[in-house]
Amino acid sequence: MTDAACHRLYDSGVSNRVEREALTGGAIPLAVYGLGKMGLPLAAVFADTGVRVTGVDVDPEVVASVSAGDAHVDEPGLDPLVTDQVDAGRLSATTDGPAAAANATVHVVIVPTLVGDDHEPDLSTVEAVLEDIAAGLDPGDLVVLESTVPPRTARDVVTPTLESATGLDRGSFGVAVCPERTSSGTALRDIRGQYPKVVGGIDAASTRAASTLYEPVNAAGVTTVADATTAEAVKVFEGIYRDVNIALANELARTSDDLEISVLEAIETANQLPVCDIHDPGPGVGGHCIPNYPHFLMGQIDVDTPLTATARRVNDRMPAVVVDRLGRELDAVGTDLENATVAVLGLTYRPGIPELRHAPALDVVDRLRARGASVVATDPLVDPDDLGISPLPMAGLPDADLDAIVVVTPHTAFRTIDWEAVDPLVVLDGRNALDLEGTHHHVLTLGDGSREGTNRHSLRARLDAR
Ligand SMILES: NC(=O)C1=CN([C@@H]2O[C@H](COP(=O)(O)OP(=O)(O)OC[C@H]3O[C@@H](n4cnc5c(N)ncnc54)[C@H](O)[C@@H]3O)[C@@H](O)[C@H]2O)C=CC1
Ligand SMILES: CC(=O)N[C@@H]1[C@@H](OP(=O)(O)OP(=O)(O)OC[C@H]2O[C@@H](n3ccc(=O)[nH]c3=O)[C@H](O)[C@@H]2O)O[C@H](C(=O)O)[C@@H](O)[C@@H]1O
Repeated sequence: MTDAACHRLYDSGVSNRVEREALTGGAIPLAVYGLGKMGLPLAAVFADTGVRVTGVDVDPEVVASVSAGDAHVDEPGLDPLVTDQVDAGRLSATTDGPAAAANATVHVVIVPTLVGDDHEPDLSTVEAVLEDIAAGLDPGDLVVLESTVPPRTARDVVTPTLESATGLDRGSFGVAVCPERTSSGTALRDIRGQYPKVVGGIDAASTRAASTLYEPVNAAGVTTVADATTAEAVKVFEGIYRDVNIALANELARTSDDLEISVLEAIETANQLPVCDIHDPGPGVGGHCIPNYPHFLMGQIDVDTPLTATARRVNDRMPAVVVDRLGRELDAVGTDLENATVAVLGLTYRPGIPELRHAPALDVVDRLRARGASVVATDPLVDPDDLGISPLPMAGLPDADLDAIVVVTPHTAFRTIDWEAVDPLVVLDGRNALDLEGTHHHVLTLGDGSREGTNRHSLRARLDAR
């Protein structure tokens, strides 16, 4: 192949420099399957480096909005980037996966990978995309998996599926795993190089091709690992580390009453050592990532994983821990949870992100109701009414007839609440996020060492003052 004819990355036969120039000059067409929270930022960033990108999504509204130059995902900096790239003709969108596959020589898969009710990984969206890709896969094409998947998916699912659907042999096309290491709210920054891009292929040529693909995108560089399974494991391990670490923090927080110390203070002080990085206790672990990723390992291999499994159970128990604690504290001030009206502050799984998947607040609401409490809720990003929960606007807090408030997700908007204007209440600040020092409320947080019936104040101010 001559340099001028470089239209692919896998086994192109030309130098890395020529491949890169062809890629960023728009000569190597790329399809991104899945234009969601991570897929759209990724597609836009690729286009911004000069790559010609077709985004594929099954949702016609998503495709219509991207085609009009609008970002349907609320991510800092994304909307103008999408507008610019669509205007420049580098980014387009379609619902026609097979047609996009036929035109592309690099295929990037970034659709959701979920876990079913039986805790089994559900790869059906990835498999649906593979069907589209197979319809247009040619020798020399490269398939990149950005979706988080159980280790061995590229080797044992993606490659054989493409082989049998196309009749092509392994080695005539490339498959690499390049996991998305980004976070909602900082997606563009993360994709462009907050951390190195991890790349592992099913063969050396796939690893090389995927490295070339990401070098122009990621300023922090590319970390190549031994193979695709290692790359898959890196991402799953990162998630398990977080889940296990949070479970440790939650377990330690539950010891606080018995030890009669503030575990939060102890954790913060222990973390002064560089070898110690205990995470924050809280009312539970939500989102579609961290609660799911452990299941990508547990039960998927012939080795038992008791620590990972226990961490999942510890974290899943936290909404019950919160409701039990609230029940005891209300008891101590002479109120039955059964007859109480409780306001839940923050429903989304983390602050600033309008996502409810596995949100611990929903479990807290269910458990409060199961104990007979009336529940109202406030969230600046979602309407509680849509979830069958009575809404309480933040401005209505002072006039509401409440017995308790549980802060599950500390949106920044809650910092503006005038707590002195709210009648004295039991406030369970599940994230130790509010500074209620000196207010007339009966304030407690997980891990604060409160004894039942005593009035403890948030440690936040003291810890922040350090
Ligand atoms: N959201 C996050 O914070 C992070 C997500 N990830 C991983 O990135 C992957 C994608 O996640 P998100 O972007 O958050 O998902 P998302 O749910 O925001 O978006 C997925 C998009 O894929 C589309 N889609 C579904 N089936 C399709 C198909 N067959 N063909 C084409 N499009 C299809 C949906 O319509 C949707 O627009 C997942 O594997 C996730 O684990 C990784 C790091 C962070
Ligand atoms: C540190 C970080 O930002 N991890 C990311 C994680 O994103 P995610 O949006 O799920 O947020 P997260 O901060 O891990 O929080 C998950 C859940 O855990 C809870 N949580 C988090 C940290 C902590 O110390 N204690 C705690 O209880 C949060 O409240 C939330 O309910 O999962 C993403 C993913 O893997 O998909 C990953 O790319 C991101 O890097």
